[in-house]
Amino acid sequence: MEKDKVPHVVILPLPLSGHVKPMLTLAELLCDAGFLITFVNSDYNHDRLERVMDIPAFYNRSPGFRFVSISDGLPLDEPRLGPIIFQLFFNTRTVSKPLFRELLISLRQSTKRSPPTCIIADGLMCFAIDVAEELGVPIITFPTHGSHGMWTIMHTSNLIEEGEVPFQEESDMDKPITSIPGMESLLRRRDLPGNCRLEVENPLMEFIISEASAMKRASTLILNTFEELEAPIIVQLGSFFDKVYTIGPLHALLKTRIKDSSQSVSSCGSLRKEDSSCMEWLNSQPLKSVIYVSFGSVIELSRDQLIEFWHGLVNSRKPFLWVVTQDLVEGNEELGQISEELEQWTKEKGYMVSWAPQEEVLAHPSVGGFLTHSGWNSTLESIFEGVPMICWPQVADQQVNGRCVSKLWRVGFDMKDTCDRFIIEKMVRDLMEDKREEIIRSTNEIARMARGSVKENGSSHCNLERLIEDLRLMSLTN
Ligand SMILES: O=c1ccn([C@@H]2O[C@H](COP(=O)(O)OP(=O)(O)O[C@H]3O[C@H](CO)[C@@H](O)[C@H](O)[C@H]3O)[C@@H](O)[C@H]2O)c(=O)[nH]1
Ligand SMILES: C[C@H]1CC[C@@H]2C(C(=O)O)=CO[C@@H](O)[C@@H]21
Repeated sequence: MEKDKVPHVVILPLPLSGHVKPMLTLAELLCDAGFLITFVNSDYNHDRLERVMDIPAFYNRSPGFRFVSISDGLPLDEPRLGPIIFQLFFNTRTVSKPLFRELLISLRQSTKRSPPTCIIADGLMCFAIDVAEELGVPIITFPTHGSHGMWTIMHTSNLIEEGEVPFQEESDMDKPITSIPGMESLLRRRDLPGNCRLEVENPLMEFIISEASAMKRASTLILNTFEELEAPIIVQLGSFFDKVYTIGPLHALLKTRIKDSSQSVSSCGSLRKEDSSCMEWLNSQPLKSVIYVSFGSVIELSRDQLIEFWHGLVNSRKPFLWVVTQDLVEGNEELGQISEELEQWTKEKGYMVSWAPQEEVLAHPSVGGFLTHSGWNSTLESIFEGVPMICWPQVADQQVNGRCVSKLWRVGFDMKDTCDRFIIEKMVRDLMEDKREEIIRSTNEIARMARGSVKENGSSHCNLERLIEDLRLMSLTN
């Protein structure tokens, strides 16, 4: 293809690792198809990426790929955790938007690489649609949530109009939610996205509502899911977009294309250094005996919550592998005195790491269950590996994901809104043995469908081929 007709895709994630990782995976898939890629990180995340990967070596392997970074408006030395994340959301519009516009203009004027032929922007970075419309560059929106989570978030204003939101948290949290088309018999109040528990006037509520509305101005939608898992809601989403590409689980689709995942940049997509020593510990554990515990990259626990989880895990008498990030306890509160029982059992039957190679952990035969916060990437990864889950959702789409896992797909149990050592112990025992029978059949069946979707002629495999072809055609006409 002539040099000036090589597709050049600019990819813009919300600057949080749970969004960066799937978008980095898509970037690698498109680069593997011969496209030029400009991946737009925040300065903060680019700094973290440089600490965990050899970018020049990656450029040698993938000469069409370039990282650029722009400010997210926050000091570089402040961890993106807790309330500061909300400020980051608002900064994307005031600080990042003009910088992104300047970047696009400079990319168009560059003599080194052909001009951008398409933008793929996070569903929560819709300012990019304004820039794309102004500069006349086609744009695709890619919300990194699942379809049920996205569809619910897109109905936040409808929930308010219908009087289903707001509600008092001490109200009847099991009251059914009936105003979301296609999900009328699925959700209760407690299953709505965490943002629905905020007062309507909360700036984050306004942000989510306006982003969800702006997304519809993009003509094309990409989703990190597979048709067999969410077909009815994918059809509902399709009513707002000319084209929908379901190409997930992206992490698995990449592995079918780039055999040596250690060479892939998305293996560094969570922007933290992994401690792989846990893999050797897993090798010493019996088949399906270990409960893996991780709460993703943005959730913080209070000290009391961490202690409750710790007692519940120890009292379950199941071996556990627990990701205890250095910033897991809110405010970095000291744990103080830990009981002898917790210490002893953890020494004998537990293993803690600051960050795990999660995709490998979930694929390990000794892992029998996953206690998760129900972030979408973790949910997809667990579904793909056929590992049943205990869901402890906290914010955003996590509540919806936990409800789908337990009620719709029956691949786990939902523990939302509780944090009690006795309930934790019971749910771990239920998942690992007492009630395993009732969920393992559906877990295995959905895992089979997930694997089928990324294989040759699978739905996600074919949709990616279609996306690549459409992007090539787009580059010829722009
Ligand atoms: O020790 C660990 C823990 C996690 N991970 C990886 O980190 C990612 C975490 O992503 P996710 O499970 O989606 O959690 P968050 O980082 O919290 O994700 C944010 O972004 C997601 C996608 O938009 C949303 O669904 C979540 O609600 C939001 O919190 C996954 O790919 C994991 O494989 C590791 O590699 N090692
Ligand atoms: C607390 C915020 C961290 C990220 C979450 C999010 C997402 O999609 O990742 C959206 O809304 C926020 O409430 C969450």
